Amino acid sequence: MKFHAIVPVKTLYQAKSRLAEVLTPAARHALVLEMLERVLRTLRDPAIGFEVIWLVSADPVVLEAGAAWGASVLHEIGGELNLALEQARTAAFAAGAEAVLVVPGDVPLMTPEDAVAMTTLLAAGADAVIAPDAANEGTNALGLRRQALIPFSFGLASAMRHQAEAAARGLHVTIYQSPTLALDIDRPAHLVRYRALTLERAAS
Ligand SMILES: Nc1nc2c(ncn2[C@@H]2O[C@H](COP(=O)(O)OP(=O)(O)OP(=O)(O)O)[C@@H](O)[C@H]2O)c(=O)[nH]1
Ligand SMILES: C=C(OP(=O)(O)O)C(=O)O
Repeated sequence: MKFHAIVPVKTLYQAKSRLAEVLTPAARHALVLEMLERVLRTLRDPAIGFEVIWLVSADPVVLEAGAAWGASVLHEIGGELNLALEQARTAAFAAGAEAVLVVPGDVPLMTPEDAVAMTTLLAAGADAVIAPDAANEGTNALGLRRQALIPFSFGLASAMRHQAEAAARGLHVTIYQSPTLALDIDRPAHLVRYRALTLERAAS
């Protein structure tokens, strides 16, 4: 099955606003790019086999960095996350993808094994695979077969909304739970945990 990945990243000056209380704008920009590099490095792992990794953003700095890290870049036209993802899904399917894996740019601990697990579930027959965040509220990765044309519903309670949209269409949905994929870096506590885990790994 031909898989493409899709990574959305907001403009740097708007990104990670929930971290404004603990990070300066420059530190937030650096964090977004640090996480994007980690996500793209993970998705480029040959063990997964993505044919294309699409990076969709309205920020030229993000697009330039992403291209250097192996992404195929799409200049976002919609100005909103779900519109940006629709744009990228259209590009992926036009380029021959049979399934896409949407991976937000803020899941830096995701592993190649997570991506292999989700693409394997799709290849084995799931129409949609949802990786919820640690609170089981957000969507930290979303795999969709070509025919599973559910509307992207990222935002509040998105994991439940994606599951409901798929169920309403009679699609086969699988939930993929993973401690490495469950951590998206939104709030100060997430940032503390991310830094602790990466220090731990560096020391081991
Ligand atoms: N291309 C694109 N990506 C977006 C947009 N909004 C959010 N994202 C990305 O989608 C992922 C999840 O979004 P959020 O967790 O809300 O990240 P964020 O918007 O930077 O954080 P906050 O400003 O705190 O909401 C992150 O990688 C964002 O960069 C958008 O309008 N366009
Ligand atoms: C937009 C999303 O990310 P977050 O919950 O981090 O805002 C989502 O999970 O749907």
